[in-house]
Amino acid sequence: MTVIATENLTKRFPRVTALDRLTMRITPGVTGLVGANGAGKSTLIKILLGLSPATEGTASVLGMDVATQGAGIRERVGYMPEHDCLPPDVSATEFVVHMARMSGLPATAARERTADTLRHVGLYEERYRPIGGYSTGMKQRVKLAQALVHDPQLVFLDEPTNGLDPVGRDDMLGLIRRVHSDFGISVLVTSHLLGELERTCDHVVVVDGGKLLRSSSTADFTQRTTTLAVEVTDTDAHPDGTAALRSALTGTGLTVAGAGDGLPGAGRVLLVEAADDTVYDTVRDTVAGLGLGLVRMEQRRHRIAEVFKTADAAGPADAAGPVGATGTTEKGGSTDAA
Ligand SMILES: Nc1ncnc2c1ncn2[C@@H]1O[C@H](COP(=O)(O)OP(=O)(O)OP(=O)(O)O)[C@@H](O)[C@H]1O
Repeated sequence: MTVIATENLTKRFPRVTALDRLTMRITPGVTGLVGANGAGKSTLIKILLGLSPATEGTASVLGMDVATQGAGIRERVGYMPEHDCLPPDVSATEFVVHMARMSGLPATAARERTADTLRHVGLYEERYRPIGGYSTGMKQRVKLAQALVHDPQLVFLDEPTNGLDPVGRDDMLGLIRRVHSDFGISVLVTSHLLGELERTCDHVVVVDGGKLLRSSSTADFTQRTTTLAVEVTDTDAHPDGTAALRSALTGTGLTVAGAGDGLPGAGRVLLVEAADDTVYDTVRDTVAGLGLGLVRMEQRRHRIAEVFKTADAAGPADAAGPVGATGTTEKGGSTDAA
């Protein structure tokens, strides 16, 4: 069964192509849509909701055409927008009841569903207080609740972990999983953090500059993407230990790249593709053979920009080629080592 399908979906704004011939198919479950800021995630969601017309191409959601059946789609799909859009002066209960009524629920059902949904997302007594006094985590929960209150078949969650601290983020990711496991609702969740989507999603779709880089099951994604970050010392015999190791490892047939992420010392880090466990031994033996000191050897989480670079090098957007990443980056932030 297909939940979302797009075919050559394109959206051009006067100065930028936000989506560029995107073709993909999403099945039931929790699907992550990952891409750097500006990759086209929010634009895609707006088209899928029938709120913004595509320039070219077609898309369907739950079998309905986005161009002609937008209202039908919005009846059966919940949407949690990225930005803070909550009225500060009303309580979570008042707001979510209002949203439930807007979705067509009768007054009593709207109140009952609101109570159940707010409890499900972890808001209890505070649901009677004005939203303006809520923490970011509580506001995100209200936004999630209003997306779920009309019992949709599918929800679009746009950057639901934005602004949350690590604990809040984990809680939100747990909630998202339960939306599917407890209620059978399919989820399309966007993030610029590949790592968190890997943990939460059955399937991950990667977009960059409006193009599809990769669409595959999470297991498949992570299996192919283990990379070792290796750093060594220099010696008298090898004044540039990094270069010596790189050439020796390449000589053994391994794929090696420089980290090149602009961080201090990053030029000394080599990224070695680790297709299987023997690569650890090869690296260790090669370092020892050259007489270099091993500063570190660790599974590496990449900046998402590196994912895109590797994927670009691998070929066409829908190629099943390697996307060299296991990890995550903060918004505009630094490399996150595993
Ligand atoms: N209404 C618009 N008019 C002109 N350009 C737009 C419009 N909406 C989006 N864009 C541009 O389209 C591109 C994709 O934006 P989009 O918001 O879809 O990205 P995103 O992946 O959701 O990123 P973010 O997480 O930062 O919102 C960006 O270059 C953005 O500036």
